[in-house]
Amino acid sequence: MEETKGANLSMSDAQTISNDDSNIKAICRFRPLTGTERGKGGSSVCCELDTSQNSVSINLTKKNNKYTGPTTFSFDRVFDLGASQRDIYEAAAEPIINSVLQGFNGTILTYGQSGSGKTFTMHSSETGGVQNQGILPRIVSTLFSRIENMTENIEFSIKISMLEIFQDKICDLLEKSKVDLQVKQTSEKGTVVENLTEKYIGSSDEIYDALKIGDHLKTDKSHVIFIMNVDQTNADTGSGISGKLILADLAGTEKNSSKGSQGSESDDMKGIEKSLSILRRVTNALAEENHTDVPYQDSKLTQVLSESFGGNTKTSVIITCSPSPWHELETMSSLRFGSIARTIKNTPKINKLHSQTELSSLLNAAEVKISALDAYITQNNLPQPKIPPKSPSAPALPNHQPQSTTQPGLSSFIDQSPDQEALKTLEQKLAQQERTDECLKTINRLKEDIQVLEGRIEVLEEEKLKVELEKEGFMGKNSLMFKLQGSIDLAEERHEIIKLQEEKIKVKDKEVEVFKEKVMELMVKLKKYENDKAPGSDPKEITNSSIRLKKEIMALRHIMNLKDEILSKLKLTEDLTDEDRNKIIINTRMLEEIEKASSKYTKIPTKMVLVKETDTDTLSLSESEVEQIVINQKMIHARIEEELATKRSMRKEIEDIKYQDEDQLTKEVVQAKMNEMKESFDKEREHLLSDLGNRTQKVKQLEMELEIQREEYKKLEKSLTEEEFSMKIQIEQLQRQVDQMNLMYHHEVSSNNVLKVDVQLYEKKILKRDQRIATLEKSYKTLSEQAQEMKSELMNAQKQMIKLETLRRESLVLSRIPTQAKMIKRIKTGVKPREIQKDYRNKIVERVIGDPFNSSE
Ligand SMILES: Nc1ncnc2c1ncn2[C@@H]1O[C@H](COP(=O)(O)OP(=O)(O)OP(=O)(O)O)[C@@H](O)[C@H]1O
Repeated sequence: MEETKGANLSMSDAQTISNDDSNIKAICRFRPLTGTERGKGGSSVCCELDTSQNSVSINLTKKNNKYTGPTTFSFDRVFDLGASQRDIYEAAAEPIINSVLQGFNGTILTYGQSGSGKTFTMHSSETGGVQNQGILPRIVSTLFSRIENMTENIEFSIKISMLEIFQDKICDLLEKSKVDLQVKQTSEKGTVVENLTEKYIGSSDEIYDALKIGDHLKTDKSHVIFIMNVDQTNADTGSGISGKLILADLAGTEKNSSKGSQGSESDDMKGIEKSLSILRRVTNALAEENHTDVPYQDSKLTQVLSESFGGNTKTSVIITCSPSPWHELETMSSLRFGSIARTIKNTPKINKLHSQTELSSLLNAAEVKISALDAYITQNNLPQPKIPPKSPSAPALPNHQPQSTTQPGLSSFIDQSPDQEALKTLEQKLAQQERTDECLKTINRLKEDIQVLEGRIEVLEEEKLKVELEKEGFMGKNSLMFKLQGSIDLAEERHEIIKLQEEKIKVKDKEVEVFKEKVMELMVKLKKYENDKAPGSDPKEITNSSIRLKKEIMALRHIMNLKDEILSKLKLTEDLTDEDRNKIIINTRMLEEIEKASSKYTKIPTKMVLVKETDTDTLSLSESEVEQIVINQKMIHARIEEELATKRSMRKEIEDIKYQDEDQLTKEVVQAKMNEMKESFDKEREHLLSDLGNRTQKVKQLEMELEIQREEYKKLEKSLTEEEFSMKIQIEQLQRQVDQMNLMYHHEVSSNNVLKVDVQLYEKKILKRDQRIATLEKSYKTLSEQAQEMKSELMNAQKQMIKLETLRRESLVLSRIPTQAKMIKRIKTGVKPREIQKDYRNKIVERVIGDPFNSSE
């Protein structure tokens, strides 16, 4: 019966209802037939969809022939089996998320039997590809793309919650330990689920992570509700808007009996059916024109959705249906629910968030009102009434006008008329005074609240200042760090230059080593020459050798000077290694020894043995030097010959002296002397001759070797073609380039290392900065939460002020009511009006002056 009535109602009303913007929108969606449904009934369907007229006609089968003829339901949009997820989103969800971003509350709800596609429509995630995404993921991506395109001065704060209603108990899906939560109505936030977890989110991924949508998808035994609060604040003005979005995926609507369930399952189904039936009752009640009692409180589902049906929300209801004739009854029921829901008018309004300046101006206005109210109360503080004894000749209640222009006192009423009407007026006045007292109390309380709030605002301002100061300090530290980094870079550059110069020193060291070896050889030679010194040496040769040695010493000294110069330039002495220092000391000593030796050498007597170069030296001597050696050798030869001739002439002279001066010198002494001299000369001559023979041989050998070397070199040069020759030059050039490249490479490697260190340093800096930002963001979040709380408290205060103002106005109106004004009668069932009046009058008088009527009666 009920269903027939409902069906008729929607059929007739559907054509006439003008569905304006505040009405709930109802969208109907049919899914394709499933395999099982095809198996049961082929491709036959129970409905006729008219997508152009947005209506659905359902023709029940004969089995249920109490429903005669087709029944037609109208919707805001009807989607056939081929409708895409995008179509549904654009029709049902996009206008809602747009409204939420404009500061309205919005609700999207899916309603239908199990398996009709509620979850598919609402939650379906990316698993089936982007085109299969349901409403929730599409809303999330729309929201974040809108946020991206917003102007920079708009700040968003997004909070989400998710709950499940199972067997009329609310469970928190973000914190599963929270079960059986209660719903509360608040003046500032509307319907609120107490203690429900709210999670702040900053990206779409965070939403998916928080909800783990795949895990929390509902079963067909529970209702799942997703709540998202989107707050927007204009950073320039501080004012903003706040929108709440509710996505409700309800449990399947099939009746207990149709499932054939048992035991606890049956209880679950009963729970679901009960909550859905209360939802239907709520919609039915709201659909009536002058509805009074809406049973929101009868279930948790309707409590949570109380604002979505008939409240401050823009709501879209999506009716999901199966086209199969096997589900025609459930489909019919769902269609009916949708068509009734769309007749409900909601009262959506933008939820404004006031800025601090707005709030303080509101506070100022409130304070002005409070002081005006104070003044009014002081001005109208009525004197305690004194009721005189009842006079029997008291006149009937006149059309009394107060004498004074001020508010009439109670005594004047009582004096003039002790009858019922006067008593009622008295009662009125007393009530007014009570209200005034209460007003005063509330005002005081509000004043205290305002003071507390002002204190908190000050604390917040201080904290804000602290954060600003910290930020400035942080910026200062940053610039200091950049300066330090600059000096570190400079130091590193210097270090690099020092390294390069050290390398140069090492190269020079090697050169010194080579020279040192040469010097050692020369010293050996010098010592040998000293030992071999003998008459007949060639002074010219000695001078030549000395000059050569001096040249080498000069070169060595020059190198040493260079090295000293570099060292002094770099002031690196303290940075040198011990090895380097030892080398320098050894080289200096060597130089000194060479100098000593050279000075000695220059002092060698002119008659010294001929200098011949050693074979190793010869190999490294130039051609001119070799020729010089040969000439020298010849000269030495000639000198030796000269020496021998001198000796012969000396012998001749001695023999002459022997014959001429026999008397002066004894023959024996002369003979001895002669023999002695002869022996020594002979020995010396033999020694010189053998040495000369050796040296001549060596020179010859060396000459031969030199000749061989020369020939080989010439051969080699001759064997080179022009190309090879140019290649040789090129190779030499390339070798030089490679050396340069090597140097550059080393330079690059070292600068790369410096860069790596830089990168690490900057990474550390970024990490520290990120941490700092996170801390600042955290404190900003806390501050904004506190600000939000304060705002809501201020809103509350404001509302209370408005209430007070209303009360004040009421009291003002009441105080001006003339004595003959008609009073509204309250009728108590089971008590006569007269008795009530008497009884009530007694009570009032008792409260004012004791019980004066008792004595008179
Ligand atoms: N419009 C559609 N197009 C294609 N497949 C669909 C459509 N609607 C639903 N389905 C498929 O039908 C099956 C049941 O859908 P779904 O689970 O969404 O139903 P439900 O109404 O949410 O059921 P429950 O009462 O269990 O919550 C799923 O496999 C889903 O993919």
